[in-house]
Amino acid sequence: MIFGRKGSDGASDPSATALDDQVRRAPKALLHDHLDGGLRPQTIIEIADEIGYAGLPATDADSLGAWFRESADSGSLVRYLETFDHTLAVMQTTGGLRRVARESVLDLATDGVVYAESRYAPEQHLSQGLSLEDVVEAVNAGFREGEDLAAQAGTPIRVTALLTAMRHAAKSTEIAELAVRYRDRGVAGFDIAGAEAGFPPTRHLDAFEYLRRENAHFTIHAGEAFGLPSIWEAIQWCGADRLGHGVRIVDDITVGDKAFGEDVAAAVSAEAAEVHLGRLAAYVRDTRIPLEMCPSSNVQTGAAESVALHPISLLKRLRFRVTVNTDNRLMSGTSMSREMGLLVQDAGWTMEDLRWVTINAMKSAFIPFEERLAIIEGVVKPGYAALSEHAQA
Ligand SMILES: O=c1[nH]cnc2c1ncn2[C@@H]1O[C@H](CO)[C@@H](O)[C@H]1O
Ligand SMILES: [Zn+2]
Repeated sequence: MIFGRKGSDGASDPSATALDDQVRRAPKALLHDHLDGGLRPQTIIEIADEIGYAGLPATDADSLGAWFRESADSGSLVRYLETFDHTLAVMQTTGGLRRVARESVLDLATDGVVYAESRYAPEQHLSQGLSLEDVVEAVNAGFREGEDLAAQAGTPIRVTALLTAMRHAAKSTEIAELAVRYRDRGVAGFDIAGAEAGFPPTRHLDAFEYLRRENAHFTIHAGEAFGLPSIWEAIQWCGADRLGHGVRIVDDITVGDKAFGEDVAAAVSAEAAEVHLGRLAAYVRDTRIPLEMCPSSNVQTGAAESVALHPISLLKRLRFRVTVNTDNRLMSGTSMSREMGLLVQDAGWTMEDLRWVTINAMKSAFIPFEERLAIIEGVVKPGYAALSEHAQA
C-alpha cells in the first residue's frame, strides 16, 4: 500500500489498495522535480562517508529521511531551503552527481514516471573545484545511465534537465548561456529558484531577455511564498513559459463576494458560475500558462493549508493548465504516485483527472512538439486505456 491508507477498523482497505495500484501503474509526467531534493537517504550517507562529510544530522537512512521531512515541515520556505545544505554537500564530485542523477531516474521510472524534467542549480555544485560544464556533463551521464537501466528493467523513461539559477545570486545570465549551450545535449530549459520574498524575478531580466532572443524555454518559481506581483512580473516582464507553483494566482480569484482565502473550504468546492477571475488570473487561463503545482511541498512551506484544501482542485475545475508535481521527493517523503494518490484520497480526484493533468504536463513539456505528441499518443493514452480496460475486466 503506497499511501498508507487504512479502513476505519484499522485493516487495509482493499479498494484503496487497488486504487494505489492503478495510480502507480498509470503513466505519469513530471515537470517540477529538484535533483538535489530527491536523493535516497542511504546514498547521502554513503557519499558523505566516502568524501568525509561529517555534517549529517543522522547516520542511518530511516532517521535521516525523517529528519528531512520534519525539518522541511516548518511552514517557512526559507527554513525548508536550509535542508538542501546536506544534499548539496554530497553533490560536489562527478561521481556523486552521476550516482544521484542515475538513481533519481531509476526511482522515477519505478514509480511509473515516463517523462521527467529534473532541475538543479549548477552554480551550487562548484565548491570542490568542478566547472559548470563538468556538473552538467556528470548529471547528463547519470541520466543516460538511468534511462538505459530503466529501459532494461522494462520501465522506460525519458529524462531531461532544466538548469536553475538561484534568485538571490548573480549568475543567472551565465546559467542561461549554459542552458542554451547544452540545449541539444540533455538540457531542455532554464528556471530560477530559491527564497522568493525580496528577490523578484525582474532582478534576472537580462537572463530572460537573452533566453527569449535565443528562442529558449524557461519557467520561474513564482507565487509560492509571495503573491500576485511575483506572478505578474514572471509572466509580463520576464515572459515565463510556465510558472513553478503559481498557487497564489488564487489571490486574483473571488468566489461569490469573497476572496479565495476568506473561506478556502467553500472556495475549493465552488461552482464555476460563482467564480470571478481578475485580469491576471484570466490572462493565465486564457493563454494556457502551465502551473507546476506541488501539493505536499506547498503544505510544508505554508503555501496551502492541506492537500484537501489546496487551490489545485479549484484551478483544475476552472480548467487552468494545471500539472501535478513532486518538487522535492526527499523533503516531502513523496513520489508522483503519492501526490496523485493524495489528490484522489483527500480531494476527490478521479483517474480521469489524473489522465488530464498528465496530458497537460506533456503538452507543457520543454522538449519538441513531435516528441511530446509521441509520448501522449504512444504512451500516456494507451497506458490509461489499458488501466480502464483492466478495471472493467
Ligand atoms: O519549492 C521551492 N521553492 C524555491 N526554491 C526551491 C524549492 N525547492 C527547491 N528549491 C531550490 O532550488 C535549488 C535547485 O534545485 C535547491 O537547492 C533549492 O534551494
Ligand atoms: Zn521547486
